[in-house]
Amino acid sequence: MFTNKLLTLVLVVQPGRVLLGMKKRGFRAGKWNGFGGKVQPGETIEEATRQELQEESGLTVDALDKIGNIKFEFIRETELLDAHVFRADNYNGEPTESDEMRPQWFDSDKIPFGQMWVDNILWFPLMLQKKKFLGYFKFQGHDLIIDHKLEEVENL
Ligand SMILES: CSc1nc2ncnc(N)c2[nH]1
Repeated sequence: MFTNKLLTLVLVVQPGRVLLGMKKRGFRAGKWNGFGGKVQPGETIEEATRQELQEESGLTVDALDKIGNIKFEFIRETELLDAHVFRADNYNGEPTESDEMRPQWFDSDKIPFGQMWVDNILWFPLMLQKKKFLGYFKFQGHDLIIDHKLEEVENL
């Protein structure tokens, strides 16, 4: 029996570069990732996405493009992570370090995949090409994908 944990994830993209954050503490610290977190009861996924982005990076965005949904399963764990992935091509404010995250711009051809969750290298190219996708990744531990599906879709 799985429980489903709704997560948000947003990648702020500018021509030739992507804003990532180094998670400094707490849930899944020590990796570069997009900005995001849990969806609280009574919050829409989009509200939670905006809230987490602002808290973690200091940025607000006008348009959020929904580009993906990825489900993560970890063997011997009963919690499925259900990540709703967004892309933002415009933002307001300046990236600001928070207690949670240290933001940094990376050239799109120099994404630090070695310090990210190993699934990112598989779906980042779709995100960078603005392609919509559905993903499923089954992990053994935190570094080994033992099964996965990734498909481009027309609509989410
Ligand atoms: C937002 S927290 C998070 N956990 C993850 N596990 C596996 N792959 C990811 N991309 C993950 N992100």
